[in-house]
Amino acid sequence: MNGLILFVVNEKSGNGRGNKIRTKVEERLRANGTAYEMLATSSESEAVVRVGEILKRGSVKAVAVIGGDGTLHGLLPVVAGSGIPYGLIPSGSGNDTSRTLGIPADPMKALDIILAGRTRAVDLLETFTEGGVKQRTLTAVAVGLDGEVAADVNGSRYKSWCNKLGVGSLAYIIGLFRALTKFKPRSITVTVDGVAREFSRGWLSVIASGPSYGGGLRICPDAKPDDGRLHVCVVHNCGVGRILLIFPTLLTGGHVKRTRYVTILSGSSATVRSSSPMLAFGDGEPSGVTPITAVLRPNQLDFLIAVSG
Ligand SMILES: Nc1ncnc2c1ncn2[C@@H]1O[C@H](COP(=O)(O)OP(=O)(O)OP(=O)(O)O)[C@@H](O)[C@H]1O
Repeated sequence: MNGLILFVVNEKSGNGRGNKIRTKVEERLRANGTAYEMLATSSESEAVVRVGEILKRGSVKAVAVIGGDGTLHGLLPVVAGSGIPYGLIPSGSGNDTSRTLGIPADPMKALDIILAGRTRAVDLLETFTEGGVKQRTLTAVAVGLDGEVAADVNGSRYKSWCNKLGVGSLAYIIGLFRALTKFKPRSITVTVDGVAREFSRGWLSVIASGPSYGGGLRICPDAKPDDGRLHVCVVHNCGVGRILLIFPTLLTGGHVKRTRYVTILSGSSATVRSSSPMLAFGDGEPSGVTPITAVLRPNQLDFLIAVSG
């Protein structure tokens, strides 16, 4: 296919890792004689405007992000549904998209995947909050305790330190402990495909397209990013001690067996309501507060993946 590959670099992602990776990527692209354009952006809004302008020229055959889940998320309004393949060289802290789609952490291997040009159509979640605010999410929308965790982690100093030490996922564990000191469980109603379920002490409700969120937690272990369904994990009816016991089991997906406290649902749309507003974060970025509705939109994105991915 003719055309150039547009690389969008979030220089902030992974605490500056994005910028270092960019240099290596450019060296390889020049050596290969690949047609490309490199766009470094300092904010999501800047990226949306500039990528939108470049795509209008019609010469772009793929958009590749050097960043994390938040950077991918930010460009969904311009890339999703455009038919232009979307690629990733992971340089974030959580990197749940790369984990789900089997994109290697090694930037040069991830670049090989982009250059090979093979795609897999993946689903997206479209969320709506009060006032009709619409957003697209690739991995998961976290509501409740884990929304508080995302809010605490984003922009925190400990996230920078964890990234510097190469343990970006640790930031989410620190965030959990901090959020547990503040968050109070509350009554929530989760409606999937029109069937409502009430939970008296609701801690969190994650609406996921793929299995992984929060830096590698296997929240909905049976979810596949292209299965045409959304998956919901609700943690409820327990105290802080039980939450701490359940948390490590999220790493393997073993929490789904604790059916007294963990309910897994799936369908094509889900609404979370709560007795008082709870924060929602999609792909680790703010998505508003409850009530929030997510609708699964199948095959919205052609993602550049490994041949066996
Ligand atoms: N194109 C962009 N350029 C610059 N900053 C961006 C862009 N898109 C999003 N951002 C901001 O940069 C922040 C960090 O980006 P991102 O989430 O990709 O990296 P991370 O937080 O290190 O990784 P992860 O989301 O995988 O944990 C986002 O939370 C967002 O505020």
